[in-house]
Amino acid sequence: MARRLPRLLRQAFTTAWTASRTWTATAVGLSAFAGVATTTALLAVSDVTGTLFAAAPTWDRVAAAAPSLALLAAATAARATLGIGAGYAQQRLNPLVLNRTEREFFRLITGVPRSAFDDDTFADRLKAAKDRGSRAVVDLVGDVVDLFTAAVTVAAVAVALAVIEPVLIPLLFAAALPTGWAAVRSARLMYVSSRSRVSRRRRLWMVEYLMDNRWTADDLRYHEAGPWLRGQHRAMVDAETQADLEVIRSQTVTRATGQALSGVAVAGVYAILLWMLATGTVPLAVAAAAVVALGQGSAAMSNLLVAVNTVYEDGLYAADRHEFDTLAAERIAVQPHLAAPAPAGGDAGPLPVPEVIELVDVSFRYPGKETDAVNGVSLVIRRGETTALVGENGSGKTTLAKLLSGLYTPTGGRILWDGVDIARIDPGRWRPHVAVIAQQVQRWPFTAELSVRLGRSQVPADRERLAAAARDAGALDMIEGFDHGWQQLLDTEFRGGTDLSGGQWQRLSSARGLYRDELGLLVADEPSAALDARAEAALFDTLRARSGRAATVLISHRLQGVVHADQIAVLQDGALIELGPHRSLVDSDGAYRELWSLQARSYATE
Ligand SMILES: Nc1ncnc2c1ncn2[C@@H]1O[C@H](COP(=O)(O)OP(=O)(O)OP(=O)(O)O)[C@@H](O)[C@H]1O
Repeated sequence: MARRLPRLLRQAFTTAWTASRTWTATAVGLSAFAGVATTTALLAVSDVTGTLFAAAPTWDRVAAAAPSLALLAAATAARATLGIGAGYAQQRLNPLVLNRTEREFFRLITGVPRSAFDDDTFADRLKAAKDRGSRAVVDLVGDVVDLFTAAVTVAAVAVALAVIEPVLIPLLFAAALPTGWAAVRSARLMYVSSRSRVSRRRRLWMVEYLMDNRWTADDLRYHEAGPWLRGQHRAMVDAETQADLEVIRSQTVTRATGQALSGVAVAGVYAILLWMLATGTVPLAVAAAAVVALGQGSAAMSNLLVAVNTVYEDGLYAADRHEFDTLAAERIAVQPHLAAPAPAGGDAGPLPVPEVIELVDVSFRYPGKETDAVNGVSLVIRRGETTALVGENGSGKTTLAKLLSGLYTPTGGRILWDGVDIARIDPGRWRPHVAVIAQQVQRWPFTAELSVRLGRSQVPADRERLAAAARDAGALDMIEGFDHGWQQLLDTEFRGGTDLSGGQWQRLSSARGLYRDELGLLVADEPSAALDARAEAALFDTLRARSGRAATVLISHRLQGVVHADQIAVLQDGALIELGPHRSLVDSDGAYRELWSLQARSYATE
C-alpha cells in the first residue's frame, strides 16, 4: 500500500494534468489555501479560549477575545469559500478526464493488431478495463483531490496542535489508525475477489448476450436453447453471489475489528488528555482548544483515511485499465513495420499498386494454437490475374486471405509487394490498395449509403461510384426500392429502420468492397455464398471484368465460379498442395479433380 500510493498519486496527477492544467492547478491551489485557513481558524480558537480562560473581569476578557473571534469568523468563511472553489474545480476535471480516457481507450482498441482479439489474456484485460477500470481512472483523479484536501486539513490541524501543544500530535493519529487499516483491507478483499472472477464474468456476459440480443434470438428459439443457457447463467450467477457473500462476510469482520480497536484508541486519547489535565501538564484553556482541534482533526483524519482507502480501491481497478493500456500499447508497438528502418530518402508516401504480390513460405499460427493454420505457402499473384483459393473447410483459405489483406502478419515467411515486405511498411501506405469482400458479412447498423461507403468514409460520397458498386453487387434495385432509398436505416432497433435478408446483406457487403476497390488487390471470400443464381452470376461477371487490370483473389466452394481463374490454389491443412489453371488441375489426378467431380456429379441430370 505504502509503495503503491505514490505511484497512484503520480498517475492520477498526470492524468488530471494532461486533461486540464488550469483546473488541476486550481483544485490543488484552492485546497492548499483552504488548509491555511483551517490552521488560522484553529489558532484563533486557541487564542479565544486562552483569553476567555484568563484571570480578568468577564467584559475585559470578552473584549480581548473579540479580534481573535473576528479572525476565526473570517478564516472559517475563507475556508468554506475556498472549499467550494476547490470542489468546483474538481467537478470540472471529471468530465475532461473522462473524455480523454475514453478517447484513449478507443484509440488503443482500434489500433491493436487483429490478432490481439484471438488472445484470451488480452480479452480478460479488455473486460477488466471496460468493467470498472476506465471509470476508476476518472474516479481516481477526484479521489486524489479529496485525499489532498483531507491531507491538507490534517496537516493544518497538526500545525495548529504543534503551536497549541506538540505532545498532542500523536493522539491525532492514534485514534484513526485501526479504521484506516480496516478500510484498506476491505478494499483489497473486494478487489482480489473481483480480479479472480474476471474470466467467469466474461463467460457470464457472453451467455447474457446470447440470450438478450436479436442476432441469436432465432437460433435460440429454433433449438430451444433457452433453458440450457439459463441453466449456465444461473450456475454462474449463483457462483458470483456466493463469492460476493463471502467478500461481504470477510469485510464485515474486518470493519468490526477496526471499529472496536478504534473505540479503544479514542477512549485512550481522552484518558491521556484527562491525565495531562489532572497532572497539570496542560492548562484548562489549552485542553479546551485541544478538544476542538482534536474534534476537527479526527473528522479530517477519518476523511483522509476514507480518501486513502478510495484512492487505494479505485487505484486497484485503475491499474486494470493501465495494464490494458500497457498491453495494448505493446501489441501496437510490436508490429514489425514500427521496428523497421525509416524509408530511404524519407519517402513515406503510398506504395504503387503492386504488379506482383509474392508469398514466400508464408505460415501463420493463431495465438494459443498448436498447429499452423497456414503452413509454408509460396504463391505469386499478378496484377490483371485472378487467383482462386479452394479447399475443404478449415484448410486455411480465409486465414490466407486475411494475411493477404494485411489483417494478420505472417508468423513465418514474407509477403512481398514488388519485392517489398509489407509487414515492414506502415499499413497506411499500402492498405488503400486493398479491398475485401469478407466471408463474414458485417451488418453495420447504418444507412445503406454509409454501409456501402464505409471503406472510403473519409472522402465525400461519390454518387456515380456508389451506384456502380451497388449495381455490380446486384444491390442497386434493392437500395433504390427502400422507403428512404440510400438513406434507409438498416437496423430495426432504431425508429424507421429495416432489416434485410441474408442474401441482401451479402449484396451490400459486396457493394462495400467494390466501392472501396481502386483496382489494386481485391480479396473476395465466399462472396456469393448467400446469393441467388442470378446475383451470383452477375457478381462473378463483375469480378471477371477486373481481369487484365487488377489482382483478384477469390475464395469459393462453388468451383463453377472459379473455372475462369488464371490460377487455382488448392489448400489442405494450411498447405498449398496443387496450383494451376482449371483445365490442368482437372487433367491431373489430384484433390481438385476429386472436388470438381463431386460437384459435377451433384449437378448432373439423371
Ligand atoms: N481466430 C481463430 N483462432 C484460432 N483458430 C482459428 C481462428 N480462425 C480460424 N482458425 C482455425 O484455422 C484453421 C483455418 O481456418 P480458415 O478459416 O482459414 O479455413 P477456411 O479454409 O477458410 O475454412 P472455410 O471453408 O470453412 O471457410 C481452422 O483449423 C480453424 O479452426
